[in-house]
Amino acid sequence: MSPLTFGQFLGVQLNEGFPLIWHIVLVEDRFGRAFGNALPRVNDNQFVLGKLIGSGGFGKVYRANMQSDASTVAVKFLRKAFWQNEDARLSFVREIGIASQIQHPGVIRYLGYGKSPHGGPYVICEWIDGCSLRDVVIPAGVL
Ligand SMILES: Nc1ncnc2c1ncn2[C@@H]1O[C@H](COP(=O)(O)OP(=O)(O)OP(=O)(O)O)[C@@H](O)[C@H]1O
Repeated sequence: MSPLTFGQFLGVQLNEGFPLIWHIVLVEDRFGRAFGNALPRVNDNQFVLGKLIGSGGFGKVYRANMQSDASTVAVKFLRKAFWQNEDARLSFVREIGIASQIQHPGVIRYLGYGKSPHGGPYVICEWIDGCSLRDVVIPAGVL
């Protein structure tokens, strides 16, 4: 049997139930390379969480520092409200699976993933010291 891809593996981590694992295998078949590249697993004791930076539809984003080299990263946790929601978990997995394969200076690099002691999945990505698009667009008056 071939090794689990990232999407499959995270599906196992997130769900621990057969139907979702099977669903993700099917999703991978359909989208081909969508989950092709594995990200490393990063345990929560490998970084120190800092302050909450922001939140989006699916998750909350914290600033954090890696224990290994003190580099600053962003850690995005799936909202607790979605832990039991299969569609939300799949969207989270899909977003990470696809985005982690894009290598472009304009796209955030995903560095790893894990599962918090409380059971929620998270993804670690490079820290971007920027501002929101709103801060750029509103002063300029145009998009
Ligand atoms: N890599 C990062 N570096 C620095 N800040 C970040 C990073 N990722 C997210 N943030 C901050 O956290 C906020 C929320 O990010 P998030 O990715 O959850 O937003 P979103 O794309 O609107 O969410 P979703 O995809 O869940 O709808 C962002 O608006 C930004 O301020």
